[in-house]
Amino acid sequence: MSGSSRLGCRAPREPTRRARCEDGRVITRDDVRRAPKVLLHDHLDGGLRPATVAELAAEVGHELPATDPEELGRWFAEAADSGSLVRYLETFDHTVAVMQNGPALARVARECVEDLAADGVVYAEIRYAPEQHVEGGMTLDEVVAAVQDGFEAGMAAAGGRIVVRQLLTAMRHQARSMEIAELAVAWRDRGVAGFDIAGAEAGHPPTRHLDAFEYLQRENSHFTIHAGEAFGLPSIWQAIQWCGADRLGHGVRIVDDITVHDDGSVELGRLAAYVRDQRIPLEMCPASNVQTGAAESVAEHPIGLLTRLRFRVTVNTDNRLMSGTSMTGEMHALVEAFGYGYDDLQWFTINAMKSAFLPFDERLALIDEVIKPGYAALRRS
Ligand SMILES: O=c1[nH]cnc2c1ncn2[C@H]1C[C@H](O)[C@@H](CO)O1
Ligand SMILES: [Zn+2]
Repeated sequence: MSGSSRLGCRAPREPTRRARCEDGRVITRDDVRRAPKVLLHDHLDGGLRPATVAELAAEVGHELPATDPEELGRWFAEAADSGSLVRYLETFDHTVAVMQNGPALARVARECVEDLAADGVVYAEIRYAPEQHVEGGMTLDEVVAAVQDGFEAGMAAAGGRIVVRQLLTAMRHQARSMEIAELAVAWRDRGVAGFDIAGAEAGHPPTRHLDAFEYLQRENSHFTIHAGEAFGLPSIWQAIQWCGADRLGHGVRIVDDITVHDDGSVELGRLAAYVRDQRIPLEMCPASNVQTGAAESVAEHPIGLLTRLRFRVTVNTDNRLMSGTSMTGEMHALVEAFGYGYDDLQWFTINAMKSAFLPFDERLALIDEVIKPGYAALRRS
């Protein structure tokens, strides 16, 4: 099409504004840390503290590429920075290897909550694949129970400053999705808020797991699907129109269905229009996308365009260890790249809270009693 560009996975650079709050003060990283934040897409096995990986590895005799925590943290970030999702995923061999017994899982889960609370996260849904944690002899039920124990200990220690729920993931190249979906339903009133599929996307379409998604729909249950990260529109289309996903994990490649004309006007294809019209939440993870090659840089990440077009954009970490990131880091990077202010950060946060797999009244209470007053206090400070 002459005079216009179909976007592919790179969106045109959005005009940059200076990162200032409404009164003209520059928003600092510490301001972002103090802002209430909501996290919908974060992997338990992608967020361990490097020191914990080293200690747990020593306990079970697992060999690591480095034992010094700082060096190990650098190793994860560098190894994950490969430009390929498949190679990015190889780094999880080391974290999954040290999460094969109840105390280790509970410790990792508790530390996850502590780290998120310290970062100003007020609500989080944390996902992991129970089927990857049974090599030490635990049952799937015992795995979920150990993680729940850790989450509850972390929430108690944080004195009510954070609410955390589990999402149970099935690996898309394996064949246990129905079992994991049943596990999610069995635990729905005990800390599990929903279901997901993850793993290498190309060659593993979500429709392989249709029976699990149809079961969850019959059970009035919630699920998200990793789609539109390493593979494009067909994956997103299947996730929504065949599988009935409530949200899209990443969904960044929806820009393949958006055309920006030279005069600045924008045209949405039918799928992109559907996603926006239906307010389907996009769990965007900029740092992770830059590492796996789904975006060139944060400044060129399609989140800028999708935000301007008012898709239901949410900001997430994906894997804090592999990406050396945090919710504060992600949001501050967006502030710097796009000049976002408190209004934008609050918008991302309320988008995420509206999209959470938590009952409506609990979502509303967090928006009205925590998020809005938290941003109001920051604006006054
Ligand atoms: O961004 C991702 N895309 C697909 N799969 C992922 C991503 N991040 C982590 N995973 C995989 C590796 C983990 O072992 C698994 C469960 O958390 O999910
Ligand atoms: Zn993910």
